[in-house]
This record gives sequence, C-alpha cells and structure tokens, in this order.
Amino acid sequence: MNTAELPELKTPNWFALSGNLSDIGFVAIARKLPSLIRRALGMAWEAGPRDTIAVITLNLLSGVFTAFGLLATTGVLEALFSVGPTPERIRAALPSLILVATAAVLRTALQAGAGFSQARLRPQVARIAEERMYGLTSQVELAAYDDPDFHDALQRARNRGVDGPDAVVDTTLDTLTALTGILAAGGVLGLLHPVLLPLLVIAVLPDGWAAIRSARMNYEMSYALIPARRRKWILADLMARREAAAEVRSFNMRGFLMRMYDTVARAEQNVMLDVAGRQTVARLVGEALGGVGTLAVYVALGLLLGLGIVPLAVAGTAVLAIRSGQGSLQNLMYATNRLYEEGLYFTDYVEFCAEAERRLPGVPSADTPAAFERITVDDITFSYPGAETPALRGVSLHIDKGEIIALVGENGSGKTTLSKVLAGLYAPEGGRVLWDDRDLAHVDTDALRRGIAVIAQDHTHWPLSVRHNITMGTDRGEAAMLAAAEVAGADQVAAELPHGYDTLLDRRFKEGHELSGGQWQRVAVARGFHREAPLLICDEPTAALDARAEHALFERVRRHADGRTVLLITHRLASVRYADRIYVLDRGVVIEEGAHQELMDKEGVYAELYTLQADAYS
Ligand SMILES: Nc1ncnc2c1ncn2[C@@H]1O[C@H](COP(=O)(O)OP(=O)(O)OP(=O)(O)O)[C@@H](O)[C@H]1O
Repeated sequence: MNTAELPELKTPNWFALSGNLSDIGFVAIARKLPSLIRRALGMAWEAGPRDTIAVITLNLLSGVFTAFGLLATTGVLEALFSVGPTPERIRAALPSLILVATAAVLRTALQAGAGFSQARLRPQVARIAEERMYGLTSQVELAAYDDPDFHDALQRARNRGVDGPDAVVDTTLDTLTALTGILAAGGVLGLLHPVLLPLLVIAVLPDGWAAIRSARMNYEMSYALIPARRRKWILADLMARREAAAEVRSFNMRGFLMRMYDTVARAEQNVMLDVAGRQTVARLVGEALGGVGTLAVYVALGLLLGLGIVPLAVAGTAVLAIRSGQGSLQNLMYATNRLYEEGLYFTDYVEFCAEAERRLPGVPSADTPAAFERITVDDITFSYPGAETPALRGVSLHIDKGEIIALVGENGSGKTTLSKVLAGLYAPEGGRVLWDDRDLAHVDTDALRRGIAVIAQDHTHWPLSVRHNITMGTDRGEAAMLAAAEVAGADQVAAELPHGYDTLLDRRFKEGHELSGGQWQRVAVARGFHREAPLLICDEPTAALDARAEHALFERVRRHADGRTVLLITHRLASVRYADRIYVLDRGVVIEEGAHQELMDKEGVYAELYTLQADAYS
C-alpha cells in the first residue's frame, strides 16, 4: 500500500516525531502540574465539594496516626529489649502496644473513609468532564469539523483525555495519601537518625525514574500514533458499519479495505512492540539500581547499630519506618508517575477545551434580527480550512422578503457553501451578509439560526422517532407537526409504519425501522417546514423524491412556502423557472443573474444547461 494514500505512515519513527514535542518533557509537565492539579481539584470541588473536603481531611488525619503508631512502636521495642523477666517486659510494653493497635485501627478506618470519598468523586468528575467536552463539540463553529488538526485534537481528547480530569483528581489524591505516609515515616526516621532519610530516597528514586520514562514513552507513542489510529478506526468503521455494508460487498471492497487496514495496523503494532522493548529495559535498569539503593540503606543501618550510634530498639523501629516509608515512597513514585502520565492526557483535554472555546462563535455585539426586508450578500469570500482555492470568491446577491431565489450551477460550484454561509453555519472570511442593515458577523448565530429553516442536501438520518425527526426537540404542538408532515408527504411515510409517528428510525434497535432514501428526504423536508422561520433554504430537496412528491413540494414552494422567503438550490432547472431571480455560480463566482427569461435570452451557461435538460424530455 503506498504511503501517498496513507500519509500518516510517512513518519519513519514514532520517537522521531515525538522528539519534536518538547512541551511534553518531564520538566515541562512538572511545571504545568501545579496548574493542572489546581484545575482538576477545581473540577473535583465543582463535582462534589463535600467528598473533596472529606478525602483531603481524612488522608491528612490518617498520616498523623501513621506517625503516631510508628513512634509508639519505639516504646514497645524499648520495653521488650529492656532487661528483666519476660512477663515483666511484656507488661511494660502493653500500654505502648495498645497505642500502636489503636493508631492502626484509626488509620485503617480513616483510610477506608478517604478511599470511599475518593471513589465517589471519580464518577462525578468524569460526568462533568464529559458534559463539558460534548457541550463544546456541539457548539464550536462548523468549520472546525473541516479541519484535520481539530479532528486530531478531538480524537486525543476523546481517546484518553476525557478520562484525564478524574484520573488526575484520583492520582493527586493518591499522591497526597502517599505524601502523608512519607511525611509520617520520614519524620519518625529523621528523629531516629538524619542519615537514614537520604538513603531511603536513594533506594526508591531509580524505580521512579523508570516509571516516569515508561509513562512518557506511552504518551509519546499514543500522540504519534493518533493520525494512524484515526485512519484505522475509520477503516474499521467502514468494514463494520451498516451504511457501508452493501457497497463493501457490491464493489468487492473487502480485500482492498483489509489490505489498507493491515498496513496501518502493522505499522501501529511495530511501534508498540518497539515501545514494549524500551520500557522493559528502562524498568530493569530502574529495579537493579533500586536494589543497590535498598542494600545501601540496610548496610548503613547495620553500621549505625554496630558503631553503637543507635540502640537496638531504635534500629528496630527504623527498620519498620524504612519499610513503611519505602512503601509510601513507592506509592508516591507510582502516584506521581501516574499523575505525570494522566497529566499529559489531561493536558490534551484542557488544550482541546481551550481550542474549542477559541472556536466558539463570538460574543454578539448587536441584537439578532428576527426578520428581514432584504438579505444582502456583499462581496463574500470563503475558503475551507487547508483548501488551496476559495470555495466562494467575491459573491454578491440579494434576497427580498417573500422572494423565491434559486442558486444553480455545476457540481462543486459553491452553491451549498453559499447556502451554509447564508444559514449562519460558516462565517465568511471577507465581505458581509446583512439582514437589512444588520451585519450577521456581530449577531448571536444561535438565535439567528432559529429564524432559518434548512432542508439540507446531506440531511442526517436521526436515530429517533419520526416525530422527533420532524420536530427536532421543539414542541409546537401536534397540529404543526402534522401540517409539516403533510406538505412533505411524510404523513404517508408515517401511516405505513407500525407505530406511526412514534416509530423509531434505527435498525440497530429492536422495533427500529429503516426508511427508503426518498422517505428519509420527505422527513427532512417536513423538518424544514416545521420550523417557524422566515427564511427557508432548500438544498436539493427533491433529489430522492418521486415525481408526485417532487411536484407537490415545488407547488408548495411556488406558493411561497406558506409565506416564507425561499432560497432554492436544485439541478432540476424546470423547477427554477418560476423563481424571482436565479443566480448561476461557477467555481465560486456568480457568473449570471436574472429571471428565467432574461437568462434564456442571454444564451449563457444557464440557457445551455436548461436547454440540455429540456432536450432530454423532448
Ligand atoms: N467540507 C468541505 N471541506 C473542504 N472543501 C469542501 C467542503 N465542502 C465542499 N468543499 C469544496 O468546496 C467547493 C464547493 O462545494 P459545494 O458543496 O459548495 O458545491 P455545490 O455547488 O453545492 O456542489 P453540488 O452541486 O455537487 O452539490 C468544491 O470544490 C468542494 O470540493
């Protein structure tokens, strides 16, 4: 499979690509961590303030009891190692022993409480994170979805990033737990003899280094593999998706798709195998050095004991404190390592949200008009992200209230793009769209779109009931829904379904039904008519309709679609004859305009296309 078709496989080595990612280095992330932690804890606070307070307080208290228990151990050992008969020594040790046991019980109870609150926080933070992300994805400007960089960022955020906030909260709290354990053990150890402390750190650092290295490799790998994985998922989707199933078979696409899938999957697999090897080496080196460190700690302790610097009871407590401290340090390493890794993914989430927020429609500075006397398109230019040539160049036109305006032109001439600019879905790069004297660049696009009904060429087959496919979550009453269905002939569609308007249109569910292309289009037309909007944009509304339904729809449009202003895009030129004005587009430019007869008299592109179609019927 050649790499021109799969450009994401061109990167020779994943680490060559990830080498460029200087902003994910340990120091860079360590610098970002405090703000990431602050953000994550902010989300935790928003999700469950009581649980957040509980988990922090209980953890701190449990640290206090850990230290208390360790110190009480010295009392037990001192009593046990003192001279005298054994029952006497045991009796002397009893009060300290009771203290140790009480501290242990309290610590366990506190930790269980902290664990419970932490477990409660996780789903609450996850819900907030997901809702925030999908709240943004459904609000960003439409052009973002034409930008591959946005898709990569979205993929990263959806892939692991969305789990980032609760994982960061979780690991922050784990870090806190481990830190309190270390402070307790370290404090006790420091009291026993200061030299034991640095030795303890040396024993655990190599492990931590290995873990951090391995986490970074994981992240770099998944970062570098995102475009290839996206390609793989798209291919997998084509091979497993209902919509593509028929064409995969009728065009015998299986071999072709499988070959492409295999090429991408093997490249991904090789990268993962390489990473697994590197991670094992890092881990082995870390563990070997860690072993040497632990040995050094015990040798030092033996020396201190041998030289009589510390008594036996203190050395005994030191061993316990070292083991407890080592356990906590290892937990700390594990937690900070996870924090570092999750911090990387959380960065993806945070950056995606920031990017999405940047792409939100601007804050309106003018009131949104509810109606218009004239819509003016003034010299607009528009390019899709990454496109070399603009899809619209210097387009100007006007639409007066109550008119029927037609856009015609060959495939790819820019009709749909222009209609999307008029629908407030794309913002033009240059020029203006005005509703009377109000520039739409400064109004609330959400509110504006409520005044525009669109029957889209690429309408969505919503996996909802017929009713919801028409009403789209609005409630204008049954009569309005039935009237819209009737205009589009969707009433006949519903009549044939087992549950009428309440039939679910999704075969993936039990009791779900599928419609034919034309039946779907009738539903989409009904959707457009149901919206109470002064402007109706119909983009190829009849391509899939049968002759009778098409005739009925155009009759309705001809009678001004119940008082609306209509922008009609169609290749059926017989239906645009009665339009008040026709604009002919060619490669993003308006090349002709006028009423049908004027354009026929001009004998230009419109006349040529019209005659071609008319001839086909004569
Ligand atoms: N989402 C997109 N991203 C990038 N380029 C696009 C996108 N949609 C359309 N284009 C390009 O913009 C140009 C105009 O497309 P548009 O869909 O507006 O044409 P059209 O006149 O409606 O065509 P048709 O008659 O086939 O529906 C085409 O060159 C097309 O390749």
